Amino acid sequence: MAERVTFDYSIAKKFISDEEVRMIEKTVENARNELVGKSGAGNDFLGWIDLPVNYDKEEFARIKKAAGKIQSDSEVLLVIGIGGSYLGARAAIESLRHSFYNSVSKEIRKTPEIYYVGNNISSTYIRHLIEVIGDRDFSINMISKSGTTTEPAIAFRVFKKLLIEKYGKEEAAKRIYATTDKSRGALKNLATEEGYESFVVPDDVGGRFSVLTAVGLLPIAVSGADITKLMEGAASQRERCLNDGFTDNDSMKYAAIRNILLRKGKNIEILANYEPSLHYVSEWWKQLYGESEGKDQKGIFPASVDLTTDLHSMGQFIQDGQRTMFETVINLEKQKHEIVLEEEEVDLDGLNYLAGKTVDFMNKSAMKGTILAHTDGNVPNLVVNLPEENEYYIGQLFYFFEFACGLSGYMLGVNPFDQPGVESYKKNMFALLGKPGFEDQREELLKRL
Ligand SMILES: O=P(O)(O)OC[C@H]1O[C@](O)(CO)[C@@H](O)[C@@H]1O
Repeated sequence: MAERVTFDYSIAKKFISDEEVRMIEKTVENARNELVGKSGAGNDFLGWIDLPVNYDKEEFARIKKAAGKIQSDSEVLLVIGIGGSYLGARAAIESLRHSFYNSVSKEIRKTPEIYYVGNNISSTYIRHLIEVIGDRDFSINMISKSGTTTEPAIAFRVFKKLLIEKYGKEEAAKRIYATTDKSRGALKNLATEEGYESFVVPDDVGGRFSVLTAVGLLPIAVSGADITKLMEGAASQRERCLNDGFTDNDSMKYAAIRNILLRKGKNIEILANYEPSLHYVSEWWKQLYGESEGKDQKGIFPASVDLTTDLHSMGQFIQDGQRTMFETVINLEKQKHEIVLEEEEVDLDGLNYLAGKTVDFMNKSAMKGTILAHTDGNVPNLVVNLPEENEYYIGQLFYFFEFACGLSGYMLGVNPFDQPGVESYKKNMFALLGKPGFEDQREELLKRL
């Protein structure tokens, strides 16, 4: 087991020649020069590159202090945000903490329950969450870089009212933590007006690259995970991404291989995990790659599966359907807990042949068997090895994917740091909601409905 996150495409070698890899090396090297030299498109959004070593230490200490306060005065934390304003935190918390974090006893969890809201517009979801909170003490971390995103703003209105009804305006304000732009936007104005403790999303860090800012760090710290180790892991990966040559540089190799495969018509990438705790790492990854690469009619469509679960639903298609995909498997090398299957006197279920074996041995056998089966079905399989689910390696994993994403976007010839396409639905929604300024579009849209 390597003591770091690594990338391995050896099993996909029948789809990729050494010559192809050699020929693309220069393109990846150029992309890295553009990224690190800050000379490419979107270069005013590259603050994430240095974040693991160059972050606001005073704010970092404040995040830890705020997390401590929330832990001591709240049974529930609501994380209000959408896209990059919640996915990174959720990915880290679900990977690092208990599989049943919210339902396990307080003695085991030791920290507040954490619920995510403002990532949809469902009134039923909101009502049910109000019921879950009941009359318990709670706090809110409202996260929005722009400060104007509709989904979280709606949820914030509802839960802010609840908080004020419960504690009164003054005490409620002490239970609201705003993570937003340092000077602009509705949320910043509200925070200043009402005196909420505020944390900053730096100007040069886009939402999907913001997990290592207060956006991710405050909820992660509240969950009891060690954010210092998270940053250390990311910093160690940054070192390698920035300095290692192609042969030793896993992010560069991942960016290279996925672009080779794209050029061969593999325009769907499926991120596969074999651990339920990694489900939200995939959700985070999908936003990262989808918003970064899917533009100008280009890009690899990022999809994900949870295995072995989805082998019983999507497995048929991956094995045998249209051949337009490749798969990237996250291989978790070491379990937090192990279970050994015991022998039964009468082997009615026929499983005694597995007696004495660990459940993880079975999971890994399923994984290895699936990798080979999918390879035989002409789905190239790439592997990202994650040594363990701890803060250090999750920090490495985040940075590994972020850096490869920047490289990959430049190799594709797009600006990986904007998301102009997201505006279209917003304009239509505003028009249909009757937002002032959208009257003309409203008329047009209503005719079409
Ligand atoms: O933090 P904000 O500004 O609320 O944005 C949330 C998400 O919405 C998007 O801007 C897309 O609408 C994402 O890029 C971002 O992560």
